[in-house]
Amino acid sequence: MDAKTDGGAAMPAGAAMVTADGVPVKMRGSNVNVFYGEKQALFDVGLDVRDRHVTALIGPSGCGKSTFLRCLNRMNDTIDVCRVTGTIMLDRTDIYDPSVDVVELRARVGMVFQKPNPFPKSIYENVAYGPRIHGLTRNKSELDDVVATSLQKAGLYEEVKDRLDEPGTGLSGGQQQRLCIARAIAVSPEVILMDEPCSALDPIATAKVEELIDELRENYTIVIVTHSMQQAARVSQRTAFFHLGNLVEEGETKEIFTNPRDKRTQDYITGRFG
Ligand SMILES: Nc1ncnc2c1ncn2[C@@H]1O[C@H](COP(=O)(O)OP(=O)(O)OP(=O)(O)O)[C@@H](O)[C@H]1O
Repeated sequence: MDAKTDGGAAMPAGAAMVTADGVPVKMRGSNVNVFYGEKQALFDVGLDVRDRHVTALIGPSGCGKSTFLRCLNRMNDTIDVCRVTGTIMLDRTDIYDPSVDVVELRARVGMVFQKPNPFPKSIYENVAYGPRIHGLTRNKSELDDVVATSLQKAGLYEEVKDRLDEPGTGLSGGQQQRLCIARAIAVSPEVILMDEPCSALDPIATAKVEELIDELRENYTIVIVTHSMQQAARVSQRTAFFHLGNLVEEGETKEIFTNPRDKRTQDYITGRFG
């Protein structure tokens, strides 16, 4: 790691994680290296993800933002050539420990992708699917409640309440993305990872999703990859700047955009590259 960040050494099992200034940490990556075959994509990354904050990962194309995001719920496991070393903690759990159930992990650390990807099923079924397979509800009326609450939290309920049986794929792009957020919320995650969630959306739909992210922060820890520095500035409290597989610096979003410590960050935010 070539940055001074709060990402410190791996914690002994059982200790609650906090930053140097005492802020609760939900996830901590320490000495994270990622390889795709022979090619190394991340170098010794250490990053603290603060509890109930929005952390934005920014940097030029190919710098490793999505790779790091995918480490946080082991989505990289699905890529055959990908190998991860180092430690990633979620509260008191090392998520790469062989005893960890990856399905359960991904319920705790949900994900929303770049392109809205509802299942080819009804709006209701899109949201009900997760709670059903995880056995989170005991009967139909509880499931109905979870579906309605999740759609409400995703700011979509009023728009779809009269057509829950219609296909999710029939919604507009922005509505589909909020449906995917509702689907993620339905299994009561603690962390939501978002990989450029607005890149396929128009400005109005983007504004709605950004507002939603701000509301969700009250109850969830959010990590968002974005190409838009304006978006990072609007939605996040913390920003991490990546360059060529290194985490260059991480800090308060305002500080990163107005007073970066590293010349590479300065060059990026002033549009000199990327
Ligand atoms: N599945 C893969 N197989 C091989 N190499 C990969 C794979 N995914 C990513 N890489 C490589 O790892 C590096 C980091 O890619 P990553 O997608 O994490 O960057 P990024 O910062 O998210 O880029 P972008 O902003 O363009 O999405 C790049 O060099 C990329 O080519």
